[in-house]
Amino acid sequence: MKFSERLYQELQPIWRKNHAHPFVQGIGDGTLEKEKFRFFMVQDYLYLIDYAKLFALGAVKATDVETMGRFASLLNSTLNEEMSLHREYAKKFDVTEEEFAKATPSPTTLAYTHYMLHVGQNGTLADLVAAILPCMWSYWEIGKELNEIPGANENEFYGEWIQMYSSKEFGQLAIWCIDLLDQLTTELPEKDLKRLEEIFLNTTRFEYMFWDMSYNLAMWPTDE
Ligand SMILES: Cc1ncc(CO)c(N)n1
Repeated sequence: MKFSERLYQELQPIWRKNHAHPFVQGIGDGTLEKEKFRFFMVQDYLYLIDYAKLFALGAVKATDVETMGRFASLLNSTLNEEMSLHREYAKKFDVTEEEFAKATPSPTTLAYTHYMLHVGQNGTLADLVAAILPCMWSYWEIGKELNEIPGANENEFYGEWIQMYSSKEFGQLAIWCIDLLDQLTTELPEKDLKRLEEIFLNTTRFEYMFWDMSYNLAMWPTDE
């Protein structure tokens, strides 16, 4: 069995929780409160700034030019395609440039991005890929599932989000990342696979927490 298949099977219970989360369900049926999506968009923008840095680190850790090139294009598409969706959404939801510039990460955003950056900086290329894969893979799965709901991808507010993450282009990026992890793990002993599994599990858990934080508009409890 490919390593990615093993991860997929093992983590299904958490992935099902992601899909069932009221935030995700609310994007699908269009009932999600705008305030929650707005909060999510701002935090996700901050998240993507650090996430993009992981692709740059991937290029540094890659050992062949083809892989370097792939990471470079992932970096480019995150900064110039995925984040332009956020910038468009910002207009739609009246988030000013100043608000974006002044935004600070919530505890969950900070913990999630810093965990990934820590793994990316200190680990192997396989560690880095294990850390970044749940983000891409789970959004693609969610996008595809929500895209099946009649009318969901035409919703005035959430339709474009669904279109972006269910798109063939986004799917291809996820597939490339899945294949890379499989390639990097074919020869690895179980001890290393266990470590990678733990990393993948942690960022999968953070994905759930990110939905939950957005749903609850959760900033620092000490600021309240
Ligand atoms: C939190 C989070 N996970 C995954 C993605 C997909 O890139 C995203 N934009 N944000």
